[in-house]
Amino acid sequence: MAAIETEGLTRIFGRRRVVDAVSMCVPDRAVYGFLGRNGAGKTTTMKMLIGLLRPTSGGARVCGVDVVRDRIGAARTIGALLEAHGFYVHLTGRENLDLTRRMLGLPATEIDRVLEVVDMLRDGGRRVSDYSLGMRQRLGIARAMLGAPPVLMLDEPTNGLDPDGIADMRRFLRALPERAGATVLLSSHLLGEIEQTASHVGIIHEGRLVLEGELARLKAELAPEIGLRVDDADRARAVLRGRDLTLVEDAEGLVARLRPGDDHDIVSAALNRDLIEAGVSVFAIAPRARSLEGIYRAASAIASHRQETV
Ligand SMILES: Nc1ncnc2c1ncn2[C@@H]1O[C@H](COP(=O)(O)OP(=O)(O)OP(=O)(O)O)[C@@H](O)[C@H]1O
Repeated sequence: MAAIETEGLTRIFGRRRVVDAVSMCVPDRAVYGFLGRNGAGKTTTMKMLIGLLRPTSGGARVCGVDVVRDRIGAARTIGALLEAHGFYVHLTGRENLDLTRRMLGLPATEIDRVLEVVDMLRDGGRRVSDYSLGMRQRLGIARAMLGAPPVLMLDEPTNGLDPDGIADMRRFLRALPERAGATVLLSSHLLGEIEQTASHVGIIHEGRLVLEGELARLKAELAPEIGLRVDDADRARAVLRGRDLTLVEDAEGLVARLRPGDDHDIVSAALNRDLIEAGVSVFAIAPRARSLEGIYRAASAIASHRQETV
């Protein structure tokens, strides 16, 4: 069973479809990167999943529980870290966790358990006002884990962290499904972030889910690219016109986009030969790493095009 499944999930504010017929599937024990620009509809989707907002239409199940029919039951399966922490900074981390623990009626042993998962057993006795932002984030995740909910929902968990804090958080998040025995839904507007942490990705663009799948598979399906640095880009373009590829130019030089399934070694050798025979000097020619950036650009471009033509 999928940890989260939505079907045609829609939320309209005024006349705007902020979340528009989203059908997503988050597999059990995945780190699912929910990716989209600011305002794309991530938070609104997550609020519907935890029962803070009612869908206008469509529905969702979290661990098999219907969020419309059983809002409280569904919310119980999710531990959430939303943007505002709401910690009492004059209290210790442990005391803050204890407030929530009592509210949920959980045994005292829960505190040590969650502090251990976030590697903060030693810091639990310090006041939250002395914590770094990264520690506060981890304390927030610890709080979300109280009662061991099978799904953790984290809204932009690296927001505001410094580069070291971000690297730590990424390592921590990658290991989280195993450490906490949970599925992790992680929202972000940063591609690099998702690329380095998630096993699965869903891209939301203007309220619509434009792409979803296992990250490794999506990358493998992406058309291979070859980067080229030459002395005369115009001439190189002329030489390579007529070949079955798309040529674009970016800050690093020319990029030849091949068809999915093309072997870039074979194509690189052929391009190199053609260019040299035509008198173009080739300074560098090499396959480019396939990145989520490429998937994201392609998916957003297709979605925008679709909207324009509707
Ligand atoms: N209660 C509301 N009433 C009207 N509009 C809303 C409401 N909540 C959100 N919106 C609008 O819906 C759009 C999507 O917001 P949402 O917070 O879901 O986006 P997001 O992808 O999470 O972006 P961010 O990363 O900025 O939080 C925004 O344009 C926002 O202004």
